[in-house]
Amino acid sequence: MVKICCIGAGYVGGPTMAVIALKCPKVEVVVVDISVPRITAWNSDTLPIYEPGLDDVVKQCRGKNLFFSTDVEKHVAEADIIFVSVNTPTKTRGLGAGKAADLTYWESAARMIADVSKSDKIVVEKSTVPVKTAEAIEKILTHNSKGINYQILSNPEFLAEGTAIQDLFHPDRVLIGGRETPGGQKAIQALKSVYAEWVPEDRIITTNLWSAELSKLAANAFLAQRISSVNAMSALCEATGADVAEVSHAIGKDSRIGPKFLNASVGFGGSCFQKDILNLVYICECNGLPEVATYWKQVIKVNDYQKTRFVNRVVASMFNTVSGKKIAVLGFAFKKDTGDTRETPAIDVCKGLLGDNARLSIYDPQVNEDQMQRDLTMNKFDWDHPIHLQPMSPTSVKQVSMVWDAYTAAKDAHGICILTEWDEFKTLDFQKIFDNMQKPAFVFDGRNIVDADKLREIGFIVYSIGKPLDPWLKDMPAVA
Ligand SMILES: NC(=O)c1ccc[n+]([C@@H]2O[C@H](COP(=O)([O-])OP(=O)(O)OC[C@H]3O[C@@H](n4cnc5c(N)ncnc54)[C@H](O)[C@@H]3O)[C@@H](O)[C@H]2O)c1
Ligand SMILES: O=c1ccn([C@@H]2O[C@H](COP(=O)(O)OP(=O)(O)O[C@H]3O[C@H](CO)[C@@H](O)[C@H](O)[C@H]3O)[C@@H](O)[C@H]2O)c(=O)[nH]1
Repeated sequence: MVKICCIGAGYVGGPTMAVIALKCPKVEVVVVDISVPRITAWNSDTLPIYEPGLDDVVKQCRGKNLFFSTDVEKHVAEADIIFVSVNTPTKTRGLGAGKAADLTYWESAARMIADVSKSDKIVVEKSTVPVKTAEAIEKILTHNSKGINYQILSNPEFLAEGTAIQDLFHPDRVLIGGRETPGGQKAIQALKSVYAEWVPEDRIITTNLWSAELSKLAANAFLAQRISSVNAMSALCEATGADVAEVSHAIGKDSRIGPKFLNASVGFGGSCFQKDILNLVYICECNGLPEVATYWKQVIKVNDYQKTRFVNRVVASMFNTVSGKKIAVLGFAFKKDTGDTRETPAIDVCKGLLGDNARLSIYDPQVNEDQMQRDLTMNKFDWDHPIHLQPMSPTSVKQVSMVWDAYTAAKDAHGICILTEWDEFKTLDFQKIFDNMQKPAFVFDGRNIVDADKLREIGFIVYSIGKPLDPWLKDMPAVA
């Protein structure tokens, strides 16, 4: 029986391994982690992450051919194939701080593999890593290899949160990079045969190591660039009276452009886009390509601009101050169908409003108060370290309260900011909400999910990203 061990039981390690176990009943899969609470949760009825369909997959395999354990060394030693899916945060200090990937966790995993291995291993990079990481890992593993043969493969993950299980069941492609040696090609075939249990052959792409590593960074950069492009257009739409949804529809009909990933928003969030682009920028700089670095940096700058623009709109519309005013924040997760708040635009928007002394009442169906408070007090990039190594919040933000429904959040509020596109926000009783708010009552829709015309009929002043401006907003220009 082939034995797979995955180091890192997070958003990637957990769901990917659960799907491999489900689709390959003859393979034994053990997911290991240094975080005891995480592993305890994976072994309980309340999994550590919320992901539609995940519970069902885990329940079908756990205890049969899928196991979660903190006994990292034992399972690594026994495995034939080791996936490494640990954190690769942005460095916060030292060389490359604020840009380069921090490979501390990757390196410690590699050193541990080298220490405990007694048989040949295929080591798979599942984490997103800088180009040429495989070379560094190879050096660590082979430095004192005791005659053990290691083959390193790059097999980046392309799942998106909220749709992870569907993405894993039906991937657009699986990418496997390896050495162009007979040993490297054999390892590629071994991993390919695992995926081939459910992924059509023509969707499994094999490349050299560096192409696979770079393709992951490139894919995220292209995706994020689309969002920054449409968000940049949204600012121009507001200035000219064009409607960004109509523009997206019109350009998306061009088959060369395509309709996906053209939704204007308050900004992209999530643990990957910003981190991976910063990493790409750093790699470009290190390779003497400052123009290329500047090009990609702009994607992040526009994203930051979009969040600031949103905050300025809120404050400017409400007579240039939100001091002491209650603002309801609907949605805190970085997108719907996940409880993940890593780099969510809600953090910057809330901080911006708090900077103008607002009182915030936040509701998100999947995020608890402790998480929100941590996010609003944590330093940038600290969130991307294993949970037990993150600093505790010394204080909580007093002007923030968390409630468990949208109606309570909006009661007596002056304005509502919609920051995540949860389906339940589309069907709220806005008449009831309006009746219980201060007047004039504002809705700032950062996801373009409400029917602005209907809300205006009720009496709201509505701001929708990239849509023709309400006359009220035209008279209140948002100047920073
Ligand atoms: N989240 C996504 O949607 C996504 C998608 C594709 C790729 N990625 C990449 O995958 C990697 C992991 O991301 P994630 O979202 O799963 O992170 P995560 O924080 O959810 O999980 C990482 C896990 O690794 C564990 N860990 C760290 N060092 C360890 C060690 N030495 N030994 C054992 N366990 C260790 C941590 O405790 C944590 O549970 C990152 O490189 C990320 O960029 C993430
Ligand atoms: O048209 C769009 C599409 C997305 N977003 C936002 O962009 C962010 C990222 O969304 P999405 O890409 O769907 O989720 P992630 O889970 O971050 O997935 C991305 O990052 C992963 C980690 O690397 C990759 O594996 C995935 O392929 C890639 O889509 C979220 O805040 C979305 O709200 C928009 O604002 N407009």
